[in-house]
Amino acid sequence: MALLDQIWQRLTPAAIRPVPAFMTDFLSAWGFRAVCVAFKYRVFDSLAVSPKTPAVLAEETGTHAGGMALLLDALDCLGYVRKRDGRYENTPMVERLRETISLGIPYFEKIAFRDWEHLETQLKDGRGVRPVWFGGDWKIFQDGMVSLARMNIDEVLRKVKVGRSARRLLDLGGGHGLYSIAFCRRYRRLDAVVFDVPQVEKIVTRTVAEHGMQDRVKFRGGDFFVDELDPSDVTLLFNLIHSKSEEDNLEMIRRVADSLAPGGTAVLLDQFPSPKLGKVGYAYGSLMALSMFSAAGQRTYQPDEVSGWFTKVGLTDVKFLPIRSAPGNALVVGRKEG
Ligand SMILES: C[S@@+](CC[C@H](N)C(=O)[O-])C[C@H]1O[C@@H](n2cnc3c(N)ncnc32)[C@H](O)[C@@H]1O
Repeated sequence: MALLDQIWQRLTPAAIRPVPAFMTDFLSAWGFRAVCVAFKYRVFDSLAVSPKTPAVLAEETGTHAGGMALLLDALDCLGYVRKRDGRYENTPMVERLRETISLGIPYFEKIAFRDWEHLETQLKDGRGVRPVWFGGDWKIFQDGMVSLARMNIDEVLRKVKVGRSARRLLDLGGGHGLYSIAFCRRYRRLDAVVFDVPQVEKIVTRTVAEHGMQDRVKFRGGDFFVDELDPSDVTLLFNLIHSKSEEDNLEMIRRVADSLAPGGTAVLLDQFPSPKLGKVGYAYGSLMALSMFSAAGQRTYQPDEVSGWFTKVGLTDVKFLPIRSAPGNALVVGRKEG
């Protein structure tokens, strides 16, 4: 939102008319593409080492000096770099973003541009064209998930309180395993099982080893609609429901409720197309719905729909907790009577 913020701040009230509003949307697409290209050429990584002229950066990145100068000017307007005495440096915003975002850039670019190349046809057909993430795009997907997790993980840990008696965490469709690792670090008595499709095992095992958590975070491969779920005190369902139908989601949450110990907690994280999440959050939840329609023929769900599923399977104390650090995201938490 750096681009939008900047543009709206600079607009005078008289300029808030349909054409500037439309142009802001157009510019946000252009601006985002420019930012992605800068990440790909490692412009921000290079500027983090020292401020540089366009010519030096062009030589370092193997790009055209004139083109690089124009890219840097565009990034200056967008608030990502600033120019001082002919050299460019990162703004503090970029310094804070770099670690969170860099890994996920191919993912964000793919879902914004490549996946929507066929949106017209998909809208006509009424379904997504193909499962897009397997094969060559598998790593892009997993890296994107890591990037998204980094955006919200601190706030998720602050908002989800795990009881002192909890020992077992089940991370359903846990992918990279970072949430399991973070929860186990925070709660010393907790052990975790990351349950996901067998293709993910290598990534999880490597990530867990990098964090030195092999003793406490294990992987189990399978299909959570078919295989018996490990009994648990806390179950995470993070970023799962937006790629599944209402019926499948209800079935998944019912299976989770059945496998929870009495007094256990189910914690769901997803994107919601709801005004409760503010303007940017509402926009993200709604555009994410269209993205999931395009990718999987599915959508995002309203807070009440998800809370309703929790209640229907017998979970109580159901709460909707917005995640402010990652707009559009929120938790739904429910407890099994114990
Ligand atoms: C969008 S990713 C979310 C990863 C992680 N939970 C997160 O929030 O970053 C969804 C994950 O669920 C897994 N998944 C989807 N359906 C599954 C199923 N039926 N059984 C096991 N895993 C499944 C996918 O393989 C993928 O790793």
